[in-house]
Amino acid sequence: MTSTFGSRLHAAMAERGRLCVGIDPHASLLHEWGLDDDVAGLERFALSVVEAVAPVASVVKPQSAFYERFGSRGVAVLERVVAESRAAGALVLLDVKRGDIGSTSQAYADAYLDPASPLACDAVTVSPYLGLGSLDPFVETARRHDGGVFVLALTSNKEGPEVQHAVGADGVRVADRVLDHLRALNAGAEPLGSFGAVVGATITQPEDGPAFDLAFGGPVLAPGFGAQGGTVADVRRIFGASAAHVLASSSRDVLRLGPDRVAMRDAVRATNDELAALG
Ligand SMILES: O=C(O)c1cc(=O)[nH]c(=O)n1[C@@H]1O[C@H](COP(=O)(O)O)[C@@H](O)[C@H]1O
Repeated sequence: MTSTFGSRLHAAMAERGRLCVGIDPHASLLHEWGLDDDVAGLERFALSVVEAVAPVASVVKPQSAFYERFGSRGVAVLERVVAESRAAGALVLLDVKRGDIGSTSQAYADAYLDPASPLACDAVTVSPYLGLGSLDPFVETARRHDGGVFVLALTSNKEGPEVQHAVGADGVRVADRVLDHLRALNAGAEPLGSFGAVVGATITQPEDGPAFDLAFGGPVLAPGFGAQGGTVADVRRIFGASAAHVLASSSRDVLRLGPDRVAMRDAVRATNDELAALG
C-alpha cells in the first residue's frame, strides 16, 4: 500500500460518496431473502451484497459476529467478503469492536491489519474501555501497514451515555478523553487522519454540559443511520461543518432491499447524493 488509510478514505469518500454499507447477514434477513439460515445461505447473501454495493460504495463494513456464528466456515465466507469487496474497489472496515490487554490487542491487530493475515482489511473497530493505552498495538500496527482504527466514542445505542458521558476523577468525560486521544493521534495528518471515532447518527449532545467536540482530525463512523432512526438531517444536526468527514453507516436499511441487486445499488447511490448535498 502506498498511502495512509486516512488519505485513501478521503479519496474514496470524494470519489464514491460518504455512505458505508454494513454487510450484516441477520438470520431474519436471510429468511426475508428466501435463504436458509446456514452457511450456504450466508454465502449467497453476503456475496450478493458485495456484488451489488462494493463497486459503488466507498466503504463496506461486515460485522464479524454474523459470520462467526457459523464457525470456521462462516469466517471463510467473511474472508471472501473482505477480499472480493477490496477487489471491487471498496475499502473494508471490519466491525469487530476488539479491545483487550495490550499483548492480546497485538494479536488482534495482527489478525486484521497485517496484510499477511487471511482476514487483513483496511480498518477495524475497537473498544477503548480497557484504557486508551491498551489500543497502542492497534495504532502502531495501523501506522506500520497504512491501516485505520475506529474507536467507540459515542455509540448509537441508548445505553451508551451511562458510560460514555461519565465524568472521570480528573473532571473529563469518558467520550472527551477518547476524542482528545484521537486528536493527538491525528495531529498533522493531511488531508485526514487514520484514527477515527464511532459516533452514532442517533446521538443527542448533552443538555447539562458542553457539547462534545467532534472535530478531531480524523474520520467519523456514524452507524445508526437508517434502521435505528438516524437521517441525513441528523448527520447535519450532529456534525455540522465536520459532516464532510462523516461516513454514515447503514446495514439493514440497504440489505432489506435485496436480493434485488439493482435496488440495493440504487439506494446506495441515492443516499450518497443526499449526503453529498450536505456540503
Ligand atoms: O461500530 C459499529 O459499527 C456500531 C457502533 C454503534 O454505535 N452502533 C452500531 O449500530 N454499530 C454497528 O452498526 C451496524 C448497524 O446496523 P443497522 O442498524 O442495521 O444499520 C451494526 O453492525 C452494529 O453493530
